[in-house]
This record gives sequence, C-alpha cells and structure tokens, in this order.
Amino acid sequence: MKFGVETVAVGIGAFLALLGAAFAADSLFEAHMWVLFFVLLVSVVLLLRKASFGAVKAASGEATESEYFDEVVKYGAVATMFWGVVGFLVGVVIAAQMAFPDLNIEPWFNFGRMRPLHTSAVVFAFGGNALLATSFYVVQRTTRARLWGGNAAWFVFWGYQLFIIMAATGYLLGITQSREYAEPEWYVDLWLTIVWVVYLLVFLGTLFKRKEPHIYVANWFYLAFIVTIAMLHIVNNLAVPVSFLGVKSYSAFAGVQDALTQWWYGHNAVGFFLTAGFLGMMYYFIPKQVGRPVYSYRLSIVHFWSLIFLYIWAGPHHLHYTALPDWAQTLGMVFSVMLWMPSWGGMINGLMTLSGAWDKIRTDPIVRMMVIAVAFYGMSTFEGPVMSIKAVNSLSHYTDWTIGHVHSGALGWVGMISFGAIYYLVPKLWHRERLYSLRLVNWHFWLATLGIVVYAAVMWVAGIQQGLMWREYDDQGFLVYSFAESVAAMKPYYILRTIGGALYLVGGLVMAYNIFMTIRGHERKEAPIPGSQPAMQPAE
Ligand code: HEM
Ligand code: HEM
Ligand SMILES: [Cu+2]
Repeated sequence: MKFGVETVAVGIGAFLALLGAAFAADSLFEAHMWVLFFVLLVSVVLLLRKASFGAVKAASGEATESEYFDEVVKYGAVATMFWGVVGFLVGVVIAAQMAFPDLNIEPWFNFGRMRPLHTSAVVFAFGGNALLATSFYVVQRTTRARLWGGNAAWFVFWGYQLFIIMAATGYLLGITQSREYAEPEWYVDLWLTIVWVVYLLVFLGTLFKRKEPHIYVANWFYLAFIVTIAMLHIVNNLAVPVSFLGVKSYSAFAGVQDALTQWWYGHNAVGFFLTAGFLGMMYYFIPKQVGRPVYSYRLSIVHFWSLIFLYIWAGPHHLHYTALPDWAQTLGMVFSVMLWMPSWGGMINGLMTLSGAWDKIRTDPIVRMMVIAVAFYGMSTFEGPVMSIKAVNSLSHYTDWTIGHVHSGALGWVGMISFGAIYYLVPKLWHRERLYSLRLVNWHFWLATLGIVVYAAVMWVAGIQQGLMWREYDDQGFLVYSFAESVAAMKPYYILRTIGGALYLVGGLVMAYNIFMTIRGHERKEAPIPGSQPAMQPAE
C-alpha cells in the first residue's frame, strides 16, 4: 500500500478536528468539528483504498496522452453538475416555503437556514466549481502549458469542496456571521483563504510558464476574478474570534462602515464572481462553439478595464436611503449607471461573435444556450443600472423586484453560460465524438428558458405590487395596507415562482442525465432537432 503525503495530512487534519470537538468552547463548534472529523475520516479511508469513482476514473488512462492536466477539470465538471442540482433543489424548496410556511422544518430546515444554503450552493458551489473547472481548462489551452504546481490543483479542488461542505453544514447547524454571501464563520473563512491563495498561485504559475506569448483575454477576466475575490474575502471577513475553539466572532467594523464593507463585498461578488469570471468563460467557449474569432479584440480590452474600474465603486447602491452619507449613495448610483456601458460592451462582443454564423442559433442548441445567456446578461445589466437610480430604488428596494433581478442574472446569465460550457467540455474531456443527445439539450434549453421567464416576470409584478402597497396613503395620511396584507397578496406569485423554479430544476436534471450518459460513452440515435434542417427547396 502506498502512503501519500496527502493521506498523512488529511489524517492529521482529522485528528485536529477531533481535538477541536473535545475542547470546544461551545456546542455548535463541537458539532461542526464532529462533522469535519467524519468528513476527513472518510477521506482518509478513501485515500487509503484509492477508491475510484466509476466512469470518472475509468477514462484516466486516456488522459496521459495529453500534456494537459485535465483530470481535475473532469472532477470540476461533475461537481458543477452535482452542486447545480442540489442548489436548484434547495431553491425550489425555499420558494415553496415562502408560499407554504408549513414546509419550514424546525430547526435545521427552516427558511432562515436554508436560504444561505441555497445562495451558497448555487453561487459558490455550482458557479464556483464551474469557474474552477473552466479556468483550469482555458488557461492550459490558451497558454499551451500544463497547470503549474503539480498536485496543487487537486488541493484547490478538494479544499474548495471541503469549504462548501463546512459552509453548508454550518448553516444547517445554525452557525452564521450574518454577512450576506459570506455567512461562514471565521475558521471556515481562514480555510477558504488558504485554498484561494493556492488557486491564485496555480493560475499565475501557469501564466508565467506559458508557451504562447500572448495572454488571451479570457485569462484576464479569470485573473481579475481570482485576485479581486481574494481581496474582497479577506477585507469583508476581518473579524476577531471570541475564542479559538468557538464559532462566534466580532466584525472589525462597526455601524455603517460595517454595512458598507458588507456591500462593497456583496456587490463586487456579483461583479467579479458572477460577472468577470463568467465573462472569461464566454470569451473562450462562445468562439470555440461557434467556430469564429471574438468579434472585436479591442472592445474586449476596453470593456475589461472599464468594467473592473467601475464595478468597485458601485456597492453603495445596496444602501440607498440608509445611514450611509448621501454623497456615497450618489457616487454608487452614478457609477452603476455608467456600468451599463462596459456591460453592454461585453454583451455586444459575445453576441456579435456570431456574425456570419447566425444560423447556428437554429442548428446548435448549445450555441442557443450561450446566446440566451448573453442576452440575459444584457438584460440584467440594464435592469441593474435602472434599479440603482435612487427614485427607482425607493420603490424596488426590499421587494421581490430585487429577487427577480438577481435570478435573471443568476439563472439566465450564470446558469446558461455554465451549461453551455459544460456541454462543450464533457465530450472533449472524455474523448467522445459528441454528446449523448442534442435533443435533450434542446429540452433543457426550453425548460430552463421557460423557468426563467416565469420566475422573472412573476417577481416583477410581485415586487412592484409590494412596493406600491407599502407606499399607498389615504387622504388623511394613513397607510392603506398593513404589512401583513402585502405578504398575503404575494401567495399566488410565490406559487408561480416555485413552478418556474421547478422547470429550471427539471432542466438541470435532464442535463445531468445527458452528461452522465455521455461520460458513460453512449450516443443516442435520434432525429435532428426540429427546425434545425433547412426546408426542402423546390428545384428551379
Ligand atoms: C431552481 C432555481 C432557483 C429557485 C427556485 C430559486 C429560488 C430562490 C428563492 C426563493 C430565494 C429567496 C428569495 C427571498 O428571500 O425572497 C432565492 C434567493 C437567491 N438566489 Fe435563487 N433560486 C434558484 C436558482 C438560483 C441560481 C442558479 C442562483 C445563482 C447562480 C441563485 C441565486 C440566488 C441569490 C443570490 C439569492 C439571494 C437574493 C437576494 O438576497 O437579493 N438562485 N432564490
Ligand atoms: C450593470 C450591472 C448591474 C447593476 C448596476 C446592478 C445593480 C443592482 C441594484 C441597484 C440592486 C438592488 C439593490 C437593492 O435595492 O437592495 C441589485 C441587486 C442585486 N444584483 Fe444587480 N446589478 C447589475 C448586474 C447584476 C448581475 C449580472 C447579477 C447576477 C449575475 C446581479 C446580481 C444581483 C444580486 C445577487 C443582487 C441582490 C443583492 C442582495 O440584496 O442580496 N446584478 N443589483
Ligand atoms: Cu450591486
């Protein structure tokens, strides 16, 4: 039996977790350390047995033909699918909880704990794994160099999954530092910092040893994403733990400074995690799938610099009409409105890459998926600047309009571009001729699109109705509606939103099946997609 250094390291980790559980300062920390202990214990057993994961492992022999490190990309692709389905499922559950409060199962599965589980599962687990996998793939292909750092990429992948598991189990146990999109407590944050720095090193190291002199624009976006997330994560999580063996910590900031740090982080998590990283994906996979070069390379550089410069200042639009000084709110608003331009620069560049190949939207459902992703990117980056205008925000803030905006960006842009990238990647990685079924991709496309449209449209109506009900005064200056009445009025919308989300989830399951069958090496015998063949022309 071969005893790797990683086995020893994980074993020591498990032992430390056991000590943590034994000497914990509070019962939550103790419970969380038990979780960690069991996870690491199982990992040690698997490492000792060198357990294989069916098809994923089966193809590993073939990978040695290539000088690229693709094994970790394969795991990343599978993890993306897995966490995607989990995250969408939890989304549907919390959507149903809002329509039917009896579905709250106390205490572990109540809305308050499930909501961060949803946001972290979709943003960090699904989106994060998609970014990890594609960035590792793209940086190797565009630099013609193998990933730097040997097994460091494995550390990044598994370390990141451990972060996800610790975050998720922490929420269900009731551990949170109450910062949105940064709920994990200090010890989980520290772990993520280590993983993220190694990620940065692997990425940078690969760029440094590149064999291709030019650094392709996709890598600029990925690098901006990795560097900025490191900065945001560290500053936003500056905190002092009460005890080194307890969950509780206090933020280094207080009052409105604390709020501004939170939204500087929250907004730029949108800008750099949900936008810059996925633009990197767009810049590689759209030209590849369409078979044409990027429409304008100059535009890609111009909108890169303007995007990252403007995004950083726009965070205060999350704090309109709060204790934040007025000038800061106005600054946030102005930068948000300006942000419309570089965002649309990206959209135009993505869409126009199809010039001369527009027929692919009809014939290739993967291209169609990527195109609708870019279209939703354009839509949500128009809606965002509108919502950042203080007069509009006074109506939209705190309402479901915000939730609709979030999900047109999240389901439409982040989700669809990731699906497109995974559909492109899987046959390549596993050396398959093609996907198992293009008709299923077509089904996925329509299920997801319908789901998004239902979700977003319903939330617009719900949000505007909420906003109007809250500000409705009678002639004597009294509020016409109680808050509870506005909640009751939302019920039909919440039911419809659940249905929209369920369609999106079913689309995700269809994709998972298609990917699974592709990995297993099956090809479905099927007729072409309806409408993809040119109609017969009569002879003239
Ligand atoms: C099946 C699909 C989905 C459903 C049914 C769903 C449902 C929900 C629900 C019910 C909420 C809570 C809304 C509230 O508190 O009023 C929520 C929040 C959120 N979801 Fe989703 N979701 C889905 C997919 C996604 C995806 C794919 C992403 C990101 C990639 C995402 C990102 C978020 C974010 C960031 C929030 C917090 C929004 C805020 O605080 O303003 N969701 N989702
Ligand atoms: C030019 C681009 C964008 C601008 C100016 C913008 C602006 C805004 C504004 C004004 C809000 C509402 C703040 C509030 O009233 O609380 C908001 C919320 C949000 N937006 Fe955007 N948005 C943009 C693009 C996007 C994209 C592409 C996504 C997703 C991929 C996204 C995700 C979110 C999320 C998650 C929230 C909710 C934050 C929370 O309250 O939890 N945004 N955005
Ligand atoms: Cu924002």
